[in-house]
Formats: sequence, structure tokens, C-alpha cells
Amino acid sequence: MVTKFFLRPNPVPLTIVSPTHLFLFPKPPLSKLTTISLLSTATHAIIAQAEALPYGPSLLKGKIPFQYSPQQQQHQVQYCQSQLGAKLLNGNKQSQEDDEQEDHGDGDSVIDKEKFTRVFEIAALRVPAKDCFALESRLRGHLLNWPRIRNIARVPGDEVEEELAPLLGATQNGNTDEEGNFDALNRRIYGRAEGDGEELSPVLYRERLAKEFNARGFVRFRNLAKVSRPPRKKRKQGEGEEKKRERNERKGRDEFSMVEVVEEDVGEDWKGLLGDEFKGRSKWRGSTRLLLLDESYADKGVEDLPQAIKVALQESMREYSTSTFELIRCKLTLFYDYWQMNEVLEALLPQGMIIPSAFETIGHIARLNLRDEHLPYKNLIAKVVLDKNKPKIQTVVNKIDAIHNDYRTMQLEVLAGNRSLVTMVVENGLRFHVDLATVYWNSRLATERQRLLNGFTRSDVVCDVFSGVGPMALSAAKIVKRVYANDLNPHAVDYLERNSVLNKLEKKIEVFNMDGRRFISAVFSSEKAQTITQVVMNLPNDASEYLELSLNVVASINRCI
Ligand SMILES: C[S@@+](CC[C@H](N)C(=O)[O-])C[C@H]1O[C@@H](n2cnc3c(N)ncnc32)[C@H](O)[C@@H]1O
Repeated sequence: MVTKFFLRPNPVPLTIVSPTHLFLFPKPPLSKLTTISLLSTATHAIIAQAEALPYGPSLLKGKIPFQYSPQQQQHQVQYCQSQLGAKLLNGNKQSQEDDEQEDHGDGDSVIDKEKFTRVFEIAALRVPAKDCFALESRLRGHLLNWPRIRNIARVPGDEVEEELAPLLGATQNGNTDEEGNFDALNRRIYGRAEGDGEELSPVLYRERLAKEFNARGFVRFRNLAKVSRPPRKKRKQGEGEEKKRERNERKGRDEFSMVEVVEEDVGEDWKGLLGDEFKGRSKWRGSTRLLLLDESYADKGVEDLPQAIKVALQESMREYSTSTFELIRCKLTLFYDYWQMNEVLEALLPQGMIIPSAFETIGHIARLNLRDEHLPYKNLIAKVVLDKNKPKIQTVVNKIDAIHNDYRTMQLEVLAGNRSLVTMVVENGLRFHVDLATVYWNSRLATERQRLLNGFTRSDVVCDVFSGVGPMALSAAKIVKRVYANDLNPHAVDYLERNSVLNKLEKKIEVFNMDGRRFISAVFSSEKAQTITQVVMNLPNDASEYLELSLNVVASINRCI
């Protein structure tokens, strides 16, 4: 049974998770065991606020939204301590083996994603939906501005169907008030308004239209609005009320974050901020949105909001006579999927350990090159790499040994994801099928290959002695007259042939499967030798030997001629 838990001598106290999903922060000196501390029994466990934490979201800030009973906590601590003690005493060996068996390489049982959930209390302005974008750009400096979190948030029930607004007595488009204002204005200027008897003269009528024309909303020009606006996306057929409700419930939540309202309008004194103009404004009953405010306003009242917000709201009130605002308290929850790979690994790996952040991507495969110190956490690391790089990455492998064999294939261990090592790589506009279990591939050589290709011309004939699956030979075939490609590995030759067909280059390439020495002798003793202008040899360890051979062969041929 795998049991893992945090033990970390840093300002974050131990957080207890489910009994089967404890975290391991292994091998601190025994004296550090005393740093285990428990979260309070309050409904929310507050992570200690480390001093001078950086601005923005952090796993060291916020609250953990779940907690265990004191008995459960006690049980967990005893369990953790006994496990850790056992691990330390046994040199961590046996437990590690157990872990590996249990993990089956996918690390799923190692990471308790719930542990990465953090709740942040923030304040938000509830504003009319139609004003939200304008206000967002005006107030940007005072908004939350957290990476990947939209400043404009949606919550369930924030959308009111246009047809429903009048039933709610709302003045969503300001019709009632505007109508009244307009009539009053007409009466003041002309002594009468529409409906008072006489028809308005064409001039007055035009004047009225001009006043009513609202470039944003086409208030009175429904047909014009229809022509100008792009058609609404048609909802999928068969999507019923059920789906609609579901969509509404999901509002405010995506895969990595969720916004919930916890306290409705906490701004009693809007008049104090916005002046008498605000007095008597009825509550907005149309569609609304939340503008998430900077974290420093989390517990501020209306009176503490800065002047810039006041000015922006006042202008919005002037422009839209019905605008109204609310200051509300919200909960922003960030889930495991929100955090970046390095943040998650930093939380999981022991303090001071270098966080593995680089890997080579070969098609859908991420290839790690883990250090020895990482090996006890290899499944954990691989799972995080997989989670954080999906869907592009489907498999995570680790290079387990230096390349020793003739075919230059790597010894790879699949740590997470699907086990297929057959993938497709795109390089230089060409597609290459590769099976990392049987052939050589190194994406890092792409630049070097490009450097060589830049020297080739249409009149060249290229001889690639160690061609592998053809990254050089096929790229050259796109440019030059003819390519002779050879490899000792039959799998590589098989893929080379397939790849030449896949890229429609089979007519320009001739493929050989023999030892490089034989290939050189054969090619240079045939009539092909007369045409070859470029020879590529990519076999780092033995290339010099082959170069010598090539030169000798060429020299002897020249002597014969
Ligand atoms: C470093 S890889 C380079 C492959 C290819 N040029 C590339 O960049 O992907 C070396 C290749 O040489 C092949 N090889 C190794 N020894 C060989 C030999 N004696 N004769 C021919 N090919 C050989 C291996 O199978 C391997 O595909």
C-alpha cells in the first residue's frame, strides 16, 4: 500500500490528505521530524501566510477547502510518523519498491489533486453585462489580473433572458426611463410629446431618432441590429432545457478555476462613493457580470475603493442612466489544473531539490533525463509532466542508460501515460514515423541538420552513410538531385522507406541496409561515385574511422582512374 505525506521544513504546515493518498517528502534529517504541525480544526485550514509572499496566486496562499476531524488528523499524523520512521530506518528501500508496484507507472495513486485546491477570498464589482468590457479596460489596474484568470467572471444566474427582463420590472435597456425622459424633454421644448395628439414633424422625428440612436445597442433599430450583428451561433439541435440549465450551473467554473459569490452587496454606502447621483437607483435586474478586484481590496468597503474606480463608475452612470453597481465578496477557487508544472513539482519534491523542468519532446512523447536524486520520485514527476502538458504529451519516458548499442537506440522506461513508443515527428515540413524502442531519433540535432542543408544545392548528390529513419536524407531529398541513404538497423531502414513514401520522396532516394564500411566501398566503387558531391556521416563515436575509410576508397578509385 502506498502511503505518502508532506514533511517539509518550510513555512507551510503539514496538510493532511486522504488516508490512501498521503504525500511523501522523504529523508529530511530526523531532527526535522519535529517540524510536523497540524492544521487547525476550523472548517477551513489556513496555510500559514509566509511573510512577503509574492503578488498573485501561490500554493502558499489561500485556504484549503477541506478538513478532517481532530481524530482523523491525529490518526493521520501517527500513521505518517510511523511510515516516515520506517522509511528512514529502512533506507526507504522497501517502501519505494512498494510505491512503484502500486503506481503501475502512471503516478495516479501518488498525486492527490485535491490537495492543490486553494480558495482565495476576493472582492468583485457586479456590473451590468453590457458595461463590463468598457469598465474592465478602464479599471484594469485595479482588477485581479492573475495569470489565466479572466477579470470578468460569470456566475450562475447572471444572465437574464431579454424576454424576462420586462417581467422582472427591470429597465434593462433603459426603455422606461429613457421614454419618460424623452417625453419630458419634448414637452419642455415643444410643449407636447408623441401620443399627445399631433404627429411629430419629420424634422422632430429625425431629431428624436438621432437622440435615441445608440451605437452600442441599436436601441430602437431592431432590424438594423439584425443586419449588422453576426448571427448568433445556432444551438445544437436537441439541446433541451436540461442542457441549458447545466450550462448555467457550470458558469463561473472551468477546469482550473471557479468563482462563487459568498456575500451579496456589501457596499452600503455607494452614495458616499458616487455622490447623490447614485441615490435611489434600483437594483440592476438584467444580465450582470463580475469584475474581480485586485486582491488588496478583498476586505475593503465601498468607501475604501480608489478614486479611479469612482470616476469610471460615475462615467458609466452618466452614459447609461440605469447603470447600478454592487460590491460583493467572492470565493475564487483554483484547482490542481490551474498550477504550473514547476509550482506543483516544487510543492511535491523535497525542498532544495532541483526541479526537473526540461524534457525533450518527440511527437507525443516527453523524454526526461532524470538525475539520480529524482529517481525515487520518477513516477510522481512523470505524472505531473503528463498532466501539465496534455493533450500534446501522451507518454512520459525516462532515459535509463547511456546509449551503448550499435543501433544507437535509447533505453527508455515508460513512467506515465500510454505505453506506445511509436510516434510521428514533424521536422522541416516533413513527417517521420519513429519507434523509439527500435530506432534512433534526436530532435536536438534539427539545427545541425538545417546547417548542413543550407549548404546543399539542386545539383548535389548526397550520400548519407548512417541515415537512421531519414531526417537528414529525406530533408536533403527535397532539395538535391539524388540521395543514397544507408543504415545498419533494419527497423530504421524500414521506417526510412515508409517515411520516404509518406513524404512522396521515394523517387529521389535509394535505400541500403548494410554496414557503413561495406556501403562506402560499394558506393564508391560503382559509377555512383562519379556523381556524389556530399557525404554525411552521423555516427559520433566512429565517424573519424569512416572518414578515413572514405578518403582511402576515394583515393584508390582515383588512382585506378
Ligand atoms: C547517431 S544515429 C544518426 C541517425 C540519423 N542520421 C539521425 O540523425 O537521426 C546513427 C545511426 O547509425 C546507424 N549505425 C550504427 N552503426 C552503423 C554501421 N556500422 N553501419 C551503418 N549504420 C550504422 C545506427 O543504426 C543509427 O541509426
